Amino acid sequence: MARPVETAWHEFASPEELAEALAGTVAEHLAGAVKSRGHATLAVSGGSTPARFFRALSAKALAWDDVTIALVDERFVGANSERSNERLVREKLLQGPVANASFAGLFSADSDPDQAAASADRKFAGLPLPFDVVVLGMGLDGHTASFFPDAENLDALLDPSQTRVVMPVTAPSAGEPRLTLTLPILASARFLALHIEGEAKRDVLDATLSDAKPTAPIRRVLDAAASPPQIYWTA
Ligand SMILES: O=C(O)[C@H](O)[C@@H](O)[C@H](O)[C@H](O)COP(=O)(O)O
Repeated sequence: MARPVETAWHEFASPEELAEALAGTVAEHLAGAVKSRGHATLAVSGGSTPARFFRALSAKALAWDDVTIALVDERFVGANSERSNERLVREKLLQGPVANASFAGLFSADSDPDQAAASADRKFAGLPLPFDVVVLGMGLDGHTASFFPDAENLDALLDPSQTRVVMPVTAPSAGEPRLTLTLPILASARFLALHIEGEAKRDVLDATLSDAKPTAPIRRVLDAAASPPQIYWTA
């Protein structure tokens, strides 16, 4: 019987209220990390959901020059592409005082996905792990990060004993090739949040959380979480 994962549910009346609340909590965790360890690390997801949260977080006052912001995953496209998560983070989050934060991206030009993943793996190995904060999104297929259910190497991506920090992903449903942090890196976060919006995503999450034999990648991550996952949801 799968262990029913303990999660904390945070529901909001609007995307704006959720964004402000999540930004405030994330800022508190980052400030606490800087105070106790002199540095803080944050990994964020891309896609269409997090823009409001990024804008709200970019308004928070803290020692951003002691913070490293990394991507949870990336589409294998250049940073000028409309599809780029790096572009999204640079345009919506690395603004104002947050421009002083360090940024750790995943894409590198002049390389194929395997080479780019190996390069990012070396770069990320130099980061102080675990991440203080990881903010995940979720697709309607139950994927999170780039753990797409049809990924060729899904077992390796979700392997709790995986020693790679960054891996390439090829999945027919993903569109372009992807680069992603692996399950142990995401699950070990000191503060793990899942930010989803809409009834359809809530229903998908509810179904996988009550699944006696869970298969959805998001459930595998939540089950492996070192701290109780915090679900942030609004209709
Ligand atoms: O690169 C990405 O797209 C994200 O990192 C991915 O994991 C995202 O969180 C989900 O696909 C949800 O995306 P939406 O927010 O667009 O629904």
